[in-house]
Amino acid sequence: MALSSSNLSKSCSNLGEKVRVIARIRGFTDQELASDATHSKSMISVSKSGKGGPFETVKLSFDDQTSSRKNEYDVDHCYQQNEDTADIFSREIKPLISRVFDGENSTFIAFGARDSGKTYTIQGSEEHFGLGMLAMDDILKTVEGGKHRVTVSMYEVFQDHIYDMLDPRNPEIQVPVKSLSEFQKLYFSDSISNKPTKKITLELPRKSHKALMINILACDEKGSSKLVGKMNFVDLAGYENARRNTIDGPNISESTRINKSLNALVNVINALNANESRVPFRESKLARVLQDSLGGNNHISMLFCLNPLFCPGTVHVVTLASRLKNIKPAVVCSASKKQTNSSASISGKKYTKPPLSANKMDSTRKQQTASRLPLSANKKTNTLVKGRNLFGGIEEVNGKKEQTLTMENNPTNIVKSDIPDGDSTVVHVKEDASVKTQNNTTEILDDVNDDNKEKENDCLVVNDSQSPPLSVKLKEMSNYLKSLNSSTPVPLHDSTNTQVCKSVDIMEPKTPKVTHKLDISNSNCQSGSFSKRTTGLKQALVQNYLHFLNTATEDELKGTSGIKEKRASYILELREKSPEPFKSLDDLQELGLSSKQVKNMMKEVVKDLFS
Ligand SMILES: Nc1ncnc2c1ncn2[C@@H]1O[C@H](COP(=O)(O)OP(=O)(O)OP(=O)(O)O)[C@@H](O)[C@H]1O
Repeated sequence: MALSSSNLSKSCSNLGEKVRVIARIRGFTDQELASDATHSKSMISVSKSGKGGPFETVKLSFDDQTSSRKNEYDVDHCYQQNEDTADIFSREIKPLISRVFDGENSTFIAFGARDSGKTYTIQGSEEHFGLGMLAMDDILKTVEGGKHRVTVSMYEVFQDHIYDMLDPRNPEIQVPVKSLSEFQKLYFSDSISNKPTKKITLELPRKSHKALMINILACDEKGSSKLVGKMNFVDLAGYENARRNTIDGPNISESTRINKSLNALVNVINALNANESRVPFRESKLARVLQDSLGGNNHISMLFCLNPLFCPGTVHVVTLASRLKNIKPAVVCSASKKQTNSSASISGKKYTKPPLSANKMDSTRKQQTASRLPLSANKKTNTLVKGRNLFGGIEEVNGKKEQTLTMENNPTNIVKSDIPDGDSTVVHVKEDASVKTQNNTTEILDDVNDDNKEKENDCLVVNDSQSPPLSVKLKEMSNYLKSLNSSTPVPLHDSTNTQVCKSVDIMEPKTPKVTHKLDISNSNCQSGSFSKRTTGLKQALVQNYLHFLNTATEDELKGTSGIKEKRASYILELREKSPEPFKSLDDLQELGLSSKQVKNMMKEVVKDLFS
């Protein structure tokens, strides 16, 4: 059953895929077995080819006579009813443990409809250990007598708030774990297992995402320790059919909220798998907590848990898995990426894996490396958040608790739902219909089978790579400014050109730091048309405005269009974390402004100048 670590990594990363897509069809419960409904047969069929090898392909289909679903759905691997959690552990988790000791983080996320076996797989019970327990057992055996120690954090994301499950009153708890029995006590304590499996409760368990973070720390002779790597196990709230109001499930608005939060996370995973240069971390609280484990070479597995009997969410879950599996990593510059990615999202279409070419792997690696850069360096994935740093922020150094990781090197900052929302928090797609239709990561969540389609559940993430015209304009401006600076003119990027760009600079234009002294007469505007010349003026205005945001006092900020008290104080907070948080207009989106709002704000600024 065990697959070697090298085989496992081959099966994921050789094909440029960052996310391993696994399914599990859960066993029947005693109740199901007792009822006649099952006939002891799962409704999902699994067919495999290239069994066990790194290029194994697995297809799922429904044995559903009543609805004529003939589709096949691809996954990397599917665990069937006769396989237990220990099989999943030895194939999926065990090979990763040594990599965590080598400094990589790994994340295992269970996604599925209600009662599909997520908790059973991740946490398990005291009788049937889940992956968390099995991993801890293995890790503790590895660290025994060595120079490492293990701590755990457990947290819950409920209604967009994050709670520390080990002690909700304290900002952060990391508990050292010395033995499996100690961990077992902690992991199955009443406050953590709120499922009504053992006692009959009148209260429904709350629907939330729950996560276990196992941290491996290296200790030195002086007794100080340093984080080496971590393993995350996430048990997501069950995907709900928001249209169906059931007695035993959450109400419609709660279902919608849960699904929205699931969608936001899936969009992040989807963007990572597609190698998007922009990943919508900002839209998902959970993704933010996990952010430092999701980029670069860190390993992500998505386990899609499936009910063996037909349940309304199963088709949606399988569809989602298959789409994630078939995402073609983007390896080209933004203009062409737009096409590649939107094609990857078209419902029901199948995509073949990209051929293994040296060039492709190189650029994939380049992008992965970029996503590992500190936030300040990788502006595009910059997530500026307000609030305490719950996990990973405090580390014991020389026996003292110190805030060692800052925004610069640790994006794992947790927001207690108070990103400034005074004026408008999240970039809602409704504001800009064009974005909605272009957004492939939104589409990926739609159920092709229609029965689960929820209007209210449309994902609200703006995928920045599908950027609205403003960012294209900014790129043009930036390139133009470069041409003002250098003797070799840089051509304006043609947004309609879909050819692969050679220059990384064109993909990620860097805003010059120096404020430009414009000499229009000397500019490279050969045609001399007024509109071309004003491009430079526009950029100068933008630079001045950004400089203002980076330096103005609170009162000055408050007196500016589009900035009220809440936003002004948030700007000051951002400036405390980074001396120059606004380097381009794109950064204004961190203030909760859509690109359209940024544009309107700039218009107001110009108006103010002439009023
Ligand atoms: N592989 C399995 N074999 C046997 N029983 C299972 C298996 N997986 C899950 N079950 C049983 O199915 C039921 C639902 O499982 P579980 O609570 O893990 O679902 P869930 O997806 O976490 O549900 P929710 O979305 O409500 O949190 C439980 O009674 C559990 O014991």
